[in-house]
Parts: sequence; structure tokens; C-alpha cells
Amino acid sequence: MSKTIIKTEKLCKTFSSGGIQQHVLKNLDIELLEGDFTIIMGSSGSGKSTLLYALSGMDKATLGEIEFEGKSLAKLNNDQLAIFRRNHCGFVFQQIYLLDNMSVLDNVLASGLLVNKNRRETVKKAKELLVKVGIDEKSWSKFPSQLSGGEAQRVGIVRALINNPRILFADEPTGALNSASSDSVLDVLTKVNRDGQSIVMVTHDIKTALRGNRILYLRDGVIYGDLPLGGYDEQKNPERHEELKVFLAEMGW
Ligand SMILES: Nc1ncnc2c1ncn2[C@@H]1O[C@H](COP(=O)(O)OP(=O)(O)OP(=O)(O)O)[C@@H](O)[C@H]1O
Repeated sequence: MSKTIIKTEKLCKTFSSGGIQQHVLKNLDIELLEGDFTIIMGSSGSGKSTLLYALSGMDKATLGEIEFEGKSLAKLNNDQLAIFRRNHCGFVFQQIYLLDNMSVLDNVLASGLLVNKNRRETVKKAKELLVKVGIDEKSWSKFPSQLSGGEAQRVGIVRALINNPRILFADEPTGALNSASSDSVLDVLTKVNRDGQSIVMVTHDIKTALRGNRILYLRDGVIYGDLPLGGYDEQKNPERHEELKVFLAEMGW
């Protein structure tokens, strides 16, 4: 039985503007398990990113509980939440936000040294991870502007993994990439998940969603469907693709 990393109880998120309240997440009970590659899908505006931000402590829930390995996020103040995110969460976004004036290696170290002050260990870890995602030594001194989109996003993934996050949160990480670059990024995510990294990823894209082993579908502010898909297996992809398409049709996607 896998360990629970995140558990929500009656999680609600409401936005208010101009006196109008928008209930985006309504009483969600979700359990995310260690080692899973969970995908969040749903139509545009259904609250996928809002859910990801709430689960990761980037934004506060309006009501309800979020427990991260048994610890309530609701009880943390903003400073404590920032420390929690730095120590336990990794983030990958569509926009990569590497620092333009720093080399590839320094971009990774800038995050890593915030947590592990031992430079020698952090440099070793950064280099191992860069090799793992296919960024070899001749690229370590390059600046972000000298990288392809896929390479930059793979550096972004290394930066997100440098502090050994319990969960990697990804919001449309391939949304701005061409097909070949997307595949290179997805292959990296599959690889790190196979090595045990828990991942939660928001996507609109079926091909991207197939990398997950569980699909949560958001509709009208609730989890409308929850599909166990089995781990990614290229050989079984036609069947998995069909299963996902049928599920999404049932969801009204
Ligand atoms: N900070 C905010 N203030 C007010 N409303 C917000 C805020 N963030 C999100 N919303 C609203 O909440 C709803 C859900 O937004 P969210 O970005 O979570 O949807 P999404 O499913 O990720 O959409 P998309 O697929 O288009 O990226 C939208 O109607 C959005 O306008």
C-alpha cells in the first residue's frame, strides 16, 4: 500500500471580485500517493491550476484541510509556507523563468544552495541531475538564451528536483514547446517518476496525460472522474490512449 503524501478534506477555493464570489473548488476530498504520477485534467477555467496551487501551498485554501504528510498547511503562516514549499515541493511551469544572466549550472545551484549550504555536495548533485536529463557538460556554462526550449525546460526540471522535493508540481510544462522538445521533457518526467519521484501535473493534452498513472478530472469545481491508468508503458500506449479517450468522452471533455 503506497503512503499518502497529500490529503485534502472539503477543500474549497473561492475568488471574490467586485462583490461577486466564484466558487472554483468545492469540497474536494483528494488523496495523493507516494510514487504516483497524477494528472489533473478538465476544461479551460475548471480550476486545474487553482487546485495545483492549493495543493502545493502556493495559494491558501478558502476552507477545508490540506494535510501534507500529516501536517496541516492551513496552520502555517506565509513565511512558514514559503519554507515548506522550498523544502518539500518542486515546481515546473509553462514559462521556465531561468535567470538570464546565470549559466545553466548556476541557475540550478541558486536553488540548491538555498537548502544545502555544502557547495561541493550541491554541485555534485546538480551535475548528476543535469546528466540524467540529457544536459551534458558542454552545456553547463551556457546561458539560458543559448538553449532550446526543451533544454531550458529540462534545466527547469533539474532546478525543481535539486532539493529532493517530496512532490514535483508541474503546470503545463510542455505547453510552450514543439513536439520534439515536448517529448524530451515528458521522457525526463517519466524517467524521474520511474525512479520514485511523485509528480502532479496539469495538462490539456492527451499525449501528455498518458505519462501519468492516474487521471483526476475536474468539472464544476468537483472531482468528476478518477481514472487509474497504470504506469506509462510505450508498448501499451494504444490501449491506454483508447481508455483515456473513452474516459474523457464520459467526462464531457
Ligand atoms: N487570482 C485569481 N483571482 C480571481 N479569479 C481567479 C484567480 N485565479 C483563478 N481565477 C479564476 O478561477 C477559475 C479557474 O482558473 P484556473 O486558472 O484554475 O483554471 P484552469 O482550469 O487551470 O484553466 P486553463 O486550463 O484555462 O489554464 C477561472 O475562472 C479564473 O478566472
